[in-house]
Amino acid sequence: MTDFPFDVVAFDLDGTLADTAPDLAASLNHALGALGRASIPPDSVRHLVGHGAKALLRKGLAVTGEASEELVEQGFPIFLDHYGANICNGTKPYPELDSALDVLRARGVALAICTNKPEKLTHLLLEALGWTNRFDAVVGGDTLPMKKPDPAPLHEALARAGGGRAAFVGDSVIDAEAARAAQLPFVAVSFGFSDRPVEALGADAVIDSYADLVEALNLIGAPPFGE
Ligand SMILES: O=C(O)COP(=O)(O)O
Ligand SMILES: [Mg+2]
Repeated sequence: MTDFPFDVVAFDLDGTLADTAPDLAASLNHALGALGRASIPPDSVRHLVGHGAKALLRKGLAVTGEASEELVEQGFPIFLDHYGANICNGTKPYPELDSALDVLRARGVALAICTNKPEKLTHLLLEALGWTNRFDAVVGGDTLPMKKPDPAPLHEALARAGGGRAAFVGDSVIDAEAARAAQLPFVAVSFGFSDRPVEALGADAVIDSYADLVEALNLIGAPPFGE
């Protein structure tokens, strides 16, 4: 037990810990180009992210024409190869994140990642960002048979990080639904990839900066969640 209201905090990755959109957009457009499709503006790509890498390609194909499963299967290895080789060219952690994680860590809080990004690519990105040892547990979109918004990956990430009183931080309706299904307090970041106002996600708190995360967790950790 710590004097902080949570023992473990789990984070979504894309649009929550890091702005991965520039590199996801470059790789999606590379795969679309290989399939003879037009490019999608990077700013539009951020709204297509969240249901995993294959869903991103499927949505990219749908935006630029027909999206048959045959084309998805054809383009998927092209996307994965390009993204694996270019995973951190333009990707940046969000401001103030490192100090917020340091504060949580100093309070004895375990840190977990629950993302729909494939697990192998997640580890590759964490390594490129110098975060290999930053998190106690990492669960990707293919770690279990099911992805968010199913609550199972979230439960798995929390259990791997030691369990206890938990909260989830994310940027999308998928994260909000996973948190709700897992009956966890949810903090929404306003600077992520959501295509709808984050105020509509039903979060327990919305933060505009990681400088506000610790205070937000302290507030929502008060009873009834803190009891
Ligand atoms: O859709 C993805 O590939 C990952 O998205 P997430 O990190 O926001 O879960
Ligand atoms: Mg996200």
